[in-house]
Amino acid sequence: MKEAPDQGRGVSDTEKLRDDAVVRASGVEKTYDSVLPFTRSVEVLDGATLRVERGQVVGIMGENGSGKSTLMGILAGVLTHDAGEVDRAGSVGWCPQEPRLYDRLTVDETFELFGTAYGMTDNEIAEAREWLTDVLDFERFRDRQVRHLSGGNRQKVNLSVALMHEPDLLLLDEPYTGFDWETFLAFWDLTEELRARGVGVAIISHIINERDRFDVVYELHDGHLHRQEIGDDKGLDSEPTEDDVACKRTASFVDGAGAGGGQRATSGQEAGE
Ligand SMILES: Nc1ncnc2c1ncn2[C@@H]1O[C@H](COP(=O)(O)OP(=O)(O)OP(=O)(O)O)[C@@H](O)[C@H]1O
Repeated sequence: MKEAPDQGRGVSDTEKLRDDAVVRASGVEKTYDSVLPFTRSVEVLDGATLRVERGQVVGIMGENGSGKSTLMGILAGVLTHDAGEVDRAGSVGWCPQEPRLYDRLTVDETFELFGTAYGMTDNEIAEAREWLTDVLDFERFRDRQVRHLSGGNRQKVNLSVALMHEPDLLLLDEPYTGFDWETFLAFWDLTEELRARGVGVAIISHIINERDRFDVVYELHDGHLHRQEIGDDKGLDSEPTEDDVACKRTASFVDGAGAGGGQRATSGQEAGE
């Protein structure tokens, strides 16, 4: 596996928050207002509080429709919120649930487009492309248009463009949907590499078996986030604190929610694969 290129993206003093947090959200509220008469507005977040630190891998779990993608959009800065505060330190990478790519560009052209937008040099773009196509194993599709890739390979490109600039904070919305088993394992190796480099990573996941891979899991329920330190048995029962609300519920519903998804999923095979 190739090493991540060092782009000399040290953290300047001005980028540092008072502590090691790369994102901190406090009391975030979000309601989707109804645009049609006689339809209800949807209250999604009702005082959500969370923090992600450098070198920390944080899981965000919750039932379908509980508001995980909404929360992540707010953390990424692509969605507005109604109340509360969100502070970020440094650069952000966001991998949305649905790939937002240009269908007619090739994989190489996609790296060029996003790399240029991030302000990377040609060399930095080439290094990032070599690193990620090697680690996620899609080098042979570099000259293929995105629209001709399988869902799993499109997701590899989606993930790659979110992190090719080695952001300080990486936000991943169900990043391994459609990955085959080898790629799923490669994804976690990559995450460990990013953790070692001090990137703060937040991942929306439905896979209960992956819980132990996280440092902290936030469970979203009724608009609130419930925090659990992994490996800390007291986490489930402890009293709410100012900074976080401990998880009062058991993880049982997560057991059923989408369990197995991505565990051994197979991606669509393409001619030439
Ligand atoms: N643009 C929108 N306008 C109105 N309602 C929305 C909008 N986006 C999401 N919602 C609603 O907000 C709620 C939370 O949606 P969201 O996609 O954040 O949940 P989620 O936890 O990510 O779901 P899933 O696990 O299914 O991906 C849902 O009831 C959804 O229908």
